[in-house]
Formats: sequence, structure tokens, C-alpha cells
Amino acid sequence: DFLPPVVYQYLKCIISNSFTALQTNVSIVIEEFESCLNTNEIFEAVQTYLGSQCISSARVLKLSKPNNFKNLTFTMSTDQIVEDTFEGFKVKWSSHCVEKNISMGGYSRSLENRYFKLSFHQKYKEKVHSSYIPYINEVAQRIKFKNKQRKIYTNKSLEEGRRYGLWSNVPFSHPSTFDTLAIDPVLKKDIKADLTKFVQRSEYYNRVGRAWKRGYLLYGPPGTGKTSLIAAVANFLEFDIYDLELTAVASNSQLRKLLISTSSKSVIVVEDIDCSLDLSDRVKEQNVEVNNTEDEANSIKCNRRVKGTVSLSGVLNFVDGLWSSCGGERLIIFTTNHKEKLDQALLRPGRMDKHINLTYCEIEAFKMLAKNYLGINKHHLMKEVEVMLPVIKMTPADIGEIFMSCDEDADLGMKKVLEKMVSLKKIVDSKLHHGIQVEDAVED
Ligand SMILES: Nc1ncnc2c1ncn2[C@@H]1O[C@H](COP(=O)(O)OP(=O)(O)OP(=O)(O)O)[C@@H](O)[C@H]1O
Repeated sequence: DFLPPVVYQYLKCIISNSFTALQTNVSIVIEEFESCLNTNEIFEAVQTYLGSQCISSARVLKLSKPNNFKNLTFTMSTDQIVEDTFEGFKVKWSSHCVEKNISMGGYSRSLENRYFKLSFHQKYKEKVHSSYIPYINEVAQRIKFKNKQRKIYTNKSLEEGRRYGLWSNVPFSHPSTFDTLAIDPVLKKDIKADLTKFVQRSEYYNRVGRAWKRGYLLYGPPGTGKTSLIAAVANFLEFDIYDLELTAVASNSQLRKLLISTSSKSVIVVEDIDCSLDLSDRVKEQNVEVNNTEDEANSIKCNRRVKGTVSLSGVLNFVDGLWSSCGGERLIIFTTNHKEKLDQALLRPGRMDKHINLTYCEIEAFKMLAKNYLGINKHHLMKEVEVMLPVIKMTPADIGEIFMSCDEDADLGMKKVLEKMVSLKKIVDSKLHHGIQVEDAVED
């Protein structure tokens, strides 16, 4: 009070500078809101990270269950301090809350602004910037992804005959996994390896300039596990599913809108593609250009618009990744019972990267079903089943149904299945006897 203001300021400045020079710690402040109420993503990341990493050292934690999360989550309460260790050095985190004036649209408003303060020795400044902060972000994304309640989205109308045009969703929890799936073990291993490679190759797709997406075509008779495989894939990757019903999409532009609104880390499924798309329209379009007059060409195109259906070229654009891979990785799966009906354009590599044939039940798949449904690894009737399986055609769905009806009674299950096989074989034999070709007889 006795010093003249100029002298006071001068002395204050000298003292403060000397203390700063002596100080070895530096701090980073991470606020919840940036100006104009924009949430600060790194604040959320730190909050998630600290909630998971520092449970043991914080004295007060907040427990909550956000709407979209499967699990309970911890967050650090205000005025807490925790320590963390990264690559051999220590950092200190503290959480605070202050009133902050934020201006919005010409007027200002005061609100609670939480912030985290990260303190560490200045010699680690570079490491904190280049490694620790990105590491926190990465861990937080991983935790968020793991915690997120997965969903299955559909664009199908709940009311019959009405075009829905938007995604509606419900939580996704299908029990099918690669362990419960009865398919050839070599194929199973191959699919799992392909999926694992795909999700780890973000850098690679970037480098070669390709959209980060992969197309699968699942084909085979009904009941061989196409839908079950899709559920197993989504569970394996922990992705959401978008069940796209093409007949409920009014136009190519609506298809585009639907695809843009899908999230990354998702499986987009089009079941029974041969039934949902007029696959001859590409041929029509080509013929139109070569043979028909402009009027006729227009009338066909208008017709299609009146029908309001998606064209093959719309679907090709979608699989080419133009509209389906804005952002992160996406798997596109088509299923069909009739691969031969599909347009070659749809089948070429790059569009359908992997063609997966799901066949009638073979012995390895049968053993898996017996293990899952009846809890057995071997049985004295297994040899007979092995002889019968290539002769008759039974799907895993058929066999599963019989096993289900036997209430886990292994002997009864095996006996019933074998009886069914014997009766099917008799039918096949009688048809052969009447001169029907082997393939047709079995197929019938
Ligand atoms: N390979 C399989 N492994 C385990 N279970 C299977 C398998 N295939 C079929 N199932 C059982 O049969 C039922 C029907 O199978 P799913 O719907 O997956 O067949 P699909 O090939 O998709 O048939 P569709 O072509 O008619 O849609 C499923 O509920 C599942 O329990």
C-alpha cells in the first residue's frame, strides 16, 4: 500500500519472473467448453480415460450409466488429484470447476465450466504432446467403443406397404458367434483372419487410396446360416448392424441419404439381393442406349422413378464406397440363395471381395451342432451320420431343429437325426429308381 503503483508493478513483475524461472513443472488446462458452448472432445476423452485408469488412486469418483452405454462408468469428481505414469514418467491430474462467462448470439451467460489440469516436469513436455495426449485419446475411443450399446438399425417400415425412408433402431444382442456357428472350420478361420486384417488396415487403405470397406457375398440354400454368420461377424467385430431393405428405399438419392447417415464401424446388410433389386435393369439401360429412341429411354427411366425403386447402378455406387465409407470402416454384406442370378458387375472383386459359400451340413459342421445342442464330442452313431450326410442334403437349420426337440438328450437327438436321414435317403433312392438324375433327386 505504501509503494507507488509503478514501483509496485515493477517489483511484482521481477518476483513473478524469478519464480517462473525456478519452476520446473508445467501445466496444461483442458476445459469442458470452448467458446460458444462447443464441447471440447479432448475433455471428454480425458474424462473417460481418467475414469478407467485412475479408479484406484482417486478418493471420490462419480458413477453413472449414460443412455447409450452397456456398462457403468466412473468419472473423476471435482477437486480431486490423481497421478498417472506413462512411459516411465509421472504426471498429475486435478479436476476443477469454475463459473465462466460464455457469449452466445450477442448475449453472455454464466455457466459451470469444468476443467482438468495436467501437471508434469517440463522436460517431458514434448513426450506429453506427441505421445501421452494421443494415447489418452486412443484409450478413450477404445473404452467408448467397448461400452457403447450396439444397435441394429433398419429402414423397414413397421406398417406394411409404407416406405419408411429412415433408420430406426433397437439394441443388438444376437447370441450367434463364431463358436456357435456350424461351418467348415477352415472357412471359419479364414473369415476371422480376413475380418481381423480388415479392421487393422486403416493406414493401408489410406495409402493406396481406397475406401475403407469390404464387401462380402454370402450365398447358399436357405437355413445354411447366412443370417447367423452376419450376427457372428457383428459380434466378433463389435459393430452395429444396418439392415438395409432395398425395396423400402424410394430412390437412389434416398439410398445415398441412408448410407451417409450410417456410422463407422458398422456392417451394412442387404439380404436376398436377388429379390430386392431388378437385376435386369442394367441390361435394360445398356439396350436402351444402343437400340431404343431417346423417348423410350426416358420412359423406362421414368417408369423406374414411378416404381420408386433403387437401380443397380445406385447399388453399385454404394458398394464402390462413394456413399458407404464416409468416415470409418464398413463391411457390406449381401446375401442370396441364387448367386447365378446376380449381375456380374456386382460380383467383381472390389465390389464383392469375398464370396462365401454356405453349404448343406457336412460332418465337421454336424459335430459342432452336436456339441452345441447336445453337449457331445463323439457318439457311436457318428460314423453312420458321416456316411449319410453327403448322400442326403440337410441344412444346419434342419439338424438344429431336430436337436432342439430332444431337450439335450444326446442319444435321442442322434437317433432322431439318423432316422430322418434314412427316410430322406429312401425318397432319394426311389426317385433315382424312377430315372430322376442324382442331383435333382437330392435337391427335391
Ligand atoms: N451354420 C449354422 N450354424 C449354426 N446354426 C445354424 C447354422 N445355419 C442355420 N442355423 C440355425 O438355423 C436357423 C436359421 O438359420 P439362418 O437364418 O442363419 O439361415 P439363412 O441361411 O440365413 O436362411 P435364409 O436364406 O432363409 O435367410 C438359425 O436360427 C440357426 O439357429
